[in-house]
Amino acid sequence: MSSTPVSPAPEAGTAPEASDAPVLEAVGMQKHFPVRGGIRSKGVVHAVDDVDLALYSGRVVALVGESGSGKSTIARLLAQLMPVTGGKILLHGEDAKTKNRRAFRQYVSRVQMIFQDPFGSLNPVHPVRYILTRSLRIHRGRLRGAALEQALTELLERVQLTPTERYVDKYPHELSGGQRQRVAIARALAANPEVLLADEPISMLDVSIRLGILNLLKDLRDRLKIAILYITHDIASARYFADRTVVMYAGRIVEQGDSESVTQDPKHPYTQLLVRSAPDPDDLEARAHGARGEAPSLVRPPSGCRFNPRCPFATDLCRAEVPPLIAVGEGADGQVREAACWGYSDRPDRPKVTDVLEAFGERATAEEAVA
Ligand SMILES: Nc1ncnc2c1ncn2[C@@H]1O[C@H](COP(=O)(O)OP(=O)(O)OP(=O)(O)O)[C@@H](O)[C@H]1O
Repeated sequence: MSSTPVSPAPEAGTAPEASDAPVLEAVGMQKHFPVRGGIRSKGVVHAVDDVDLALYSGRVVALVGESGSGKSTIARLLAQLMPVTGGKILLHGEDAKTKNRRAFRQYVSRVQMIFQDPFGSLNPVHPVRYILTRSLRIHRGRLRGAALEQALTELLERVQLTPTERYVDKYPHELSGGQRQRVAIARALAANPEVLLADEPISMLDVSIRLGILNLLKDLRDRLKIAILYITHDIASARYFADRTVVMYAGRIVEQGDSESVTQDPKHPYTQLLVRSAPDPDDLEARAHGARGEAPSLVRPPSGCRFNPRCPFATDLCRAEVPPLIAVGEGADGQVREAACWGYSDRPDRPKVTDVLEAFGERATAEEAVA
């Protein structure tokens, strides 16, 4: 799928005031999917391991990483579309594990998801009016008559589908991709959510309208103080839109910090590869595969750091022990930045991490010389 950046403009997401406590939090979250072959289990896919993540009111966190790194699984776990294998999800500090149907409904109202494909996520046989009033009735049960009509108009205005009468009786196929995504966002807003989990909300849209959708989400962050998780392959859009950026590799967090620092001065060798290869993510794949084989199997992930088979700096330590998130200095927001790389530890046997592309370049030159 294409991940062309929405804009090369280096405008970082402005950080609005945020309350101190997270709205939604994952603590040590883990998801292992069983792999079945015939009757016997053939092990598990380690899709997500030891993930801690906090979403704050009026803040955007971007989750970036290549395909299969576990981003969508994290969103689906946070939406409670499936159970965690380990760890906890906390909503306002309380275990969100659903006790009954009513509690689950309340959770769903507060934590809404927006999907990649706005056409697939909207029922094609119903017009916009039906799609939105249905959501309003589900989440704000008592609305009827004029009040319902008013709420419908407000939703369309909120997502800038105006004049509203132009859109309200249209069917999804009569709308453009961007307009359909706006309807999908309006449907999520009908629940008055505190959290939006946006799983690649712009990647299927035409490049020319991506920025409009990100600006709409920014507006919701700022005006409604919604906490947003923004999942993307495209690190340039994370810089534009997100206050914080969390980088995933093979089911684990490898780096996190304010978006400006992570994207402009990446510390983890994988993030360096991701950033330096932007804006063409295919180039990343080509470099990474050309340099060092495939992304790892998540059924038998590499021991130690999961990036070690592709890392030009990997040592025995990297192959033996999982690196914890290590402080790598202060970010542009004054908060501590972290990278899960032994190169930043004070271990005497640590790898010497420098510039990843230079390292790959040196290897290529050496290989050419041998050939
Ligand atoms: N229901 C499932 N059963 C088995 N394995 C699964 C299931 N869902 C996801 N996986 C596996 O978990 C891993 C993480 O997948 P996930 O979709 O979360 O990655 P992603 O980073 O969102 O990728 P993409 O950007 O392509 O959507 C992958 O190896 C995937 O094949």
